[in-house]
Amino acid sequence: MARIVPVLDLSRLEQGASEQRTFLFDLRTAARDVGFFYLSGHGISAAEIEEVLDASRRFFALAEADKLAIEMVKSSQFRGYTRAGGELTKGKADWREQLDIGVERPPIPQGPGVPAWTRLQGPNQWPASLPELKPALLAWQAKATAVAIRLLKAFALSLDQSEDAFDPIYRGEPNHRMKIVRYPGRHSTGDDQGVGAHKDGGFLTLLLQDDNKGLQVDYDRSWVNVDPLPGTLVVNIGELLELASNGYLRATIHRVVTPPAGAERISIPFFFSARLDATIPLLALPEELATETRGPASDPDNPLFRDVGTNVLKSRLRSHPDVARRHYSDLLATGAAPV
Ligand SMILES: O=C(O)CCC(=O)C(=O)O
Ligand SMILES: [Fe+2]
Repeated sequence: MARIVPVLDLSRLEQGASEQRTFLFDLRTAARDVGFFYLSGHGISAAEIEEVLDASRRFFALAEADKLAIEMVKSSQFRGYTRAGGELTKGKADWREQLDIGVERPPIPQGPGVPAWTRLQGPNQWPASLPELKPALLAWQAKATAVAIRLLKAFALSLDQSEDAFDPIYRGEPNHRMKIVRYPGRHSTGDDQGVGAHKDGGFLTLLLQDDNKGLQVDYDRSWVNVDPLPGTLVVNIGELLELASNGYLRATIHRVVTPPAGAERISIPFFFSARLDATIPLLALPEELATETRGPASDPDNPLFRDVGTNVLKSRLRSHPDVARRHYSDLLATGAAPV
């Protein structure tokens, strides 16, 4: 039986016109059918992969006090450490500890008429006792950004758009976010929800997983395992790309099941998104694709906005109520928060 989640080799893009054409077809098919695929041929070496996984393991091995010194609740930009059980998906605790890192930029001065999402821009929090973590994660950000941009150009071509159709939404100030995540084994959690069922909010997610299982995607209403394949990244479509393609491409629901007792799992999701000041365009698809669009799957509990900053702020406030209470109580009190 063919794999449900296929493996695509990005280097086929550079192997001549005919290979490129079949690659784009395979890419579009995978992103439309299951919304998840493994990516090989991305140019990131096994040594670079090991290096960022190692740095992440060293972070989680730090004393709890060192990690709590950079707790996310101290950051109005939702950056920093969250202990296991501290993040919610659909109101229920996720059993994973994680460090959230965004783009390193200065905060935007606040004042009347400045939109609330501008508060999301600002610095990261880095652990004082592990100085090598910052260069390791910033290097990973740069590599993942380059792969994500190559993929986005390929997606544009595969939808019969010009290769730079998506440039305006990331050019100059690409916006992305990453996490390093550790899922503890079952004996130390209260539940088997590593992370609850959800869709990703950005354009594309590039996920690096270590060699422990746990990731599952919803395919035809059953859970399909996306077990680790060494050397690959797992790519999935986010809600913004689903929105731009009017539902032609699928932002698939996925979750992580807690590893068995005694095991732990490390993963590094990289969420490539759009500039916070961007508005998501609706692509004009050629007739044969347009007739196959499904419209973005709308969740009445979670309306999607074409304004990127508003979308991002909404999902951050939902996921991290402690940060919302500490730093955004003015918005929550006036009902101005888009939650
Ligand atoms: O850890 C993983 O494998 C996936 C994590 C995930 O889906 C997320 O953080 O959005
Ligand atoms: Fe996800």
